[in-house]
Amino acid sequence: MSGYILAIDQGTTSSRAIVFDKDMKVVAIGQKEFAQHYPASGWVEHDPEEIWSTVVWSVETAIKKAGLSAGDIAAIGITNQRETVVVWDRKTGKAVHNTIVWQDRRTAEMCLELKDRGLEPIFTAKTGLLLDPYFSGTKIAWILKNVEGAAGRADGGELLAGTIDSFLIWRLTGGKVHATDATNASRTLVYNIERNEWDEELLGILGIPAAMLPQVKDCADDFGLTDEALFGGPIPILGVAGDQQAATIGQACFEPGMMKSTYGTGCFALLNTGDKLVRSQNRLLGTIAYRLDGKTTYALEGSIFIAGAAVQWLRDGLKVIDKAGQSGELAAQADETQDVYLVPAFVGLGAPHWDANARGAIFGLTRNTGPAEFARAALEAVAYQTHDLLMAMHGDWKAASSATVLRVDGGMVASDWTMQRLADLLDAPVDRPTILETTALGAAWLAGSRAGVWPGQATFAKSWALDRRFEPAMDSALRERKLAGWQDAVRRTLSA
Ligand SMILES: Nc1ncnc2c1ncn2[C@@H]1O[C@H](COP(=O)(O)OP(=O)(O)O)[C@@H](O)[C@H]1O
Ligand SMILES: O=P(O)(O)OC[C@H](O)CO
Repeated sequence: MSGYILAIDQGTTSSRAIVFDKDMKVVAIGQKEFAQHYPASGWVEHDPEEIWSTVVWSVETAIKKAGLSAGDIAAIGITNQRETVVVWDRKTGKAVHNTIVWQDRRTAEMCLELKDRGLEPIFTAKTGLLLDPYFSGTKIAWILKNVEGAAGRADGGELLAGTIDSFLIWRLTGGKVHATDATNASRTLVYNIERNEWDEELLGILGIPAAMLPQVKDCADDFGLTDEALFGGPIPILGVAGDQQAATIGQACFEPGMMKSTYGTGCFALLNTGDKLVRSQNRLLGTIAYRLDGKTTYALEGSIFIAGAAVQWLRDGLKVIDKAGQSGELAAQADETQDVYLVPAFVGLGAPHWDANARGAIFGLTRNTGPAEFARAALEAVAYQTHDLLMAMHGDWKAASSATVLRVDGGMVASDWTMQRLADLLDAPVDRPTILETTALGAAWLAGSRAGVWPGQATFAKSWALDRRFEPAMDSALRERKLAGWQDAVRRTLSA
């Protein structure tokens, strides 16, 4: 037995490993959740050792469940929560601080100072991004500034930095390879996405030594061999992409104008813009969709920080449901005459508002409001925010007309109620594929095609299959009223 591909999907709330066979079918999954740490308001951290141990556990479990051994795995593909940073000691492999997660807002002040110095246009011109605490650069700068001795040790070459993929590659290869891929690099705020290189000027502004950073490779490339001692034999790592880009690949959005939206902890819509970097006029991001054989394909991205996380809040905070899967059922019981809006700015608002200081708010409560209306408001917030992103995208990219079909994936799309509401509020069809593990599939395709086990791009694209299309069915007057109510709620939530 051989020719299996293993995808590691290191997400915000859990680590997953999935074994695929040579026909691209899922054979076995290992998955483990890990703790979220909130040390201060707006701060979010993970323990890097827990990230590492859950990844190793997931890989071992998936291989064991599949009845395989390391020698049967032709290649590993890695995909990961993006922007989240780790700074670690080159000798010991130990992190000097918890990971600072993409949702973390602690560098809001730092971003404001940089903006006040008039530096945002330089960052945007070179990276396609904005000066928001979301991105990795200011998080690395924060660690260097706030961990005792870190800046000096970084200057002396003792410390390495990177996104989660690079930390995993370092650990998996037994400290032999410090590398990342172009998509992860494109989220750091210090990578020039047109020249495809770390940017000395931006690194200088943030005080990050270039020597700390990983080598940037194509998404399908040679990222080294796993240490033999880990899984009972060496396995080549041949694919890497940030999770939203991996989902774009897994959804086969290879043509300009194709778009996917992933509903996990947050929601991220990526529109393929081909070999052209589109400069957004609507505060969307320009980013790298993938880089294959040295050729860069770009995307326009809309990033929403809270999607499924609002469902977790219903479950863990409000305790109105026991399981995420109950949210749609509860929302369906809500009273349609109550206009209750939740603006889930728990960690500020992302695109197109980029308001790091906004915090969540609820509007329209009456004495009749109960759990069902809260559940509906949480799920509808995801649809409203997607609507705002698509409006912004339409402004930047005329081809993204209402004719464009949205391909969706992520944990939330299991909810039929939410997907129907999404189609209703977008007034556009929503396509859910048969394979919902599109993020892992994208990473597996990068590794599998590089290993020569899986087909090339065109054949892979043809294998995409529809599970269900959700057609819009909401009365247009109701839709308009609801959208106007949402816009009003957002306006009242913004911090300035
Ligand atoms: N049936 C469901 N209905 C609504 N939300 C769901 C459902 N199942 C899972 N979720 C939400 O989806 C998210 C998990 O999705 P996943 O794609 O695994 O996220 P991540 O990669 O960010 O960890 C959780 O926030 C969870 O609350
Ligand atoms: O872990 P996810 O799936 O919520 O994805 C997180 C994103 O990569 C953040 O940019």
